[in-house]
Amino acid sequence: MGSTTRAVNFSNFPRSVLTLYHHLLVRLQQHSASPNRLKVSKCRDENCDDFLPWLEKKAGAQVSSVLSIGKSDYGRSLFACKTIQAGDCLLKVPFTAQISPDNVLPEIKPLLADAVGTVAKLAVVILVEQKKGQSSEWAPYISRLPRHGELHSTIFWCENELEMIRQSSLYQETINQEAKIRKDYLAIKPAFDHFSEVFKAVKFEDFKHAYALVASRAWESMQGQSLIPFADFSNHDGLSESVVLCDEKEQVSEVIADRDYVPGEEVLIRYGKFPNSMLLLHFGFTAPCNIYDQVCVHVDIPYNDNLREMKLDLLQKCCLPKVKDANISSSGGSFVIKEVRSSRGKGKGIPQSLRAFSRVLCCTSAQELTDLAVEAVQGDGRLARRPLVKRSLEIRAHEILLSLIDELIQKYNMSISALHVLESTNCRKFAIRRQMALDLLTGEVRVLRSASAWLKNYCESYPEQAKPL
Ligand SMILES: C[S@@+](CC[C@H](N)C(=O)[O-])C[C@H]1O[C@@H](n2cnc3c(N)ncnc32)[C@H](O)[C@@H]1O
Repeated sequence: MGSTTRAVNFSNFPRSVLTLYHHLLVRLQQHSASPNRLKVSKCRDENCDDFLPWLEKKAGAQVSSVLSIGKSDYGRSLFACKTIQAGDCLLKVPFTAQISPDNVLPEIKPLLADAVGTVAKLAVVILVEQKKGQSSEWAPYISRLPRHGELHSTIFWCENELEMIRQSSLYQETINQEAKIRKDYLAIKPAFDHFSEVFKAVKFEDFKHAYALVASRAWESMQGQSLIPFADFSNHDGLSESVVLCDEKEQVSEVIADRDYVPGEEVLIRYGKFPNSMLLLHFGFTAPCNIYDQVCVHVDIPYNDNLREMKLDLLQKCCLPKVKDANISSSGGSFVIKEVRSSRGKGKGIPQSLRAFSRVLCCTSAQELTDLAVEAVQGDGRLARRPLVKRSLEIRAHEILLSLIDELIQKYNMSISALHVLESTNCRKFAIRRQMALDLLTGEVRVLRSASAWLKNYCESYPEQAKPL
């Protein structure tokens, strides 16, 4: 999760504006939320009554005077136990009461290869503390973490479940993530074997679970990533302006309220501006109507194109340094499309690099490609950023994109229909995952439809005589 160094000061915001803004967003969200998403909450979890006193003792400081731990349909959650106003500090956890990669046992540290990342190191800490059981100094925290079978990240989905999201790039990302975790496990295994008395039979599945716990509840910190007890009981709302802030000077992580709360209300924060694919992979949930949804599309240059090598060569040379939202490979390019808010606007959401790619793709002669290369050199070095001089070619370039996207929409629609008719079983886990797959695919197809509408409008309304640039 992203953590921001302290920059936002909500106490400077006029409260009425923040509150009004939030109420409007909440209304919009509630309007679009399905009835089965309505929250069932219990704002005090008796099993956690000892948690905050324990943490405050460990921290040697007050962590929160306005929040309590309770249960919502998102699992454990934080609730207002007093009236809170926008700008108030919700919680403050000193770095000393957080778990960072520095907490890896000194005898294990030298055995961890340099390539082992911070998430994997934190997973090792969790495994060690779990093995210690009640004698762990972190026992009250470790014992409250979700158990095996309670996480829904797609890395835990079986083949049949993964099949539901085959249409999305998340399918491949899940396979890649699983491979990454396995690589980390193999890199750490010598340490597990060396300390076999501590890590009695840590299997890959145990490591994967610990890894997923960290991925779903660690924030970026000075030491790479840290687990922040108590703060990590807060659930996500993509529209919230409250984020975990990192105050280096005071050596604390803190969260400031972005709006007013009455006692009993669930307090939600924003983990980041994440699309459902990322929420599902790293956190194991989806947000219906997620405004950050995006789709990764891959465009190939056909093998039977005589100019294929020249086009790829040109794209690779002129797209460097790497542009955000695009990746040119030896077979074509991958691009991230976001929702295009207006079909008549500037097309924000469709990366310029994708439009440039399709302009190169539709060139029909070596001369046209050379002209584009010369234009790039004379400009800022980037290729095909301006409309092609030949109107028919410019429209063709966008029609190619339009047909690619329309084809994708059809495939998404088929996958969504298949999900709707999937036999409902009594298995709760499967029902949850099917709903997540639906949220993912419907969000991605919404993005594609918005791009399609924009491209259609662009092609239809492209002027006969393009204005000279
Ligand atoms: C940082 S933890 C938050 C505390 C967590 N609910 C618990 O029981 O410990 C993140 C996890 O909470 C759940 N969660 C957070 N926000 C959610 C949301 N908006 N919808 C559904 N689940 C959510 C997911 O299981 C996620 O992996």
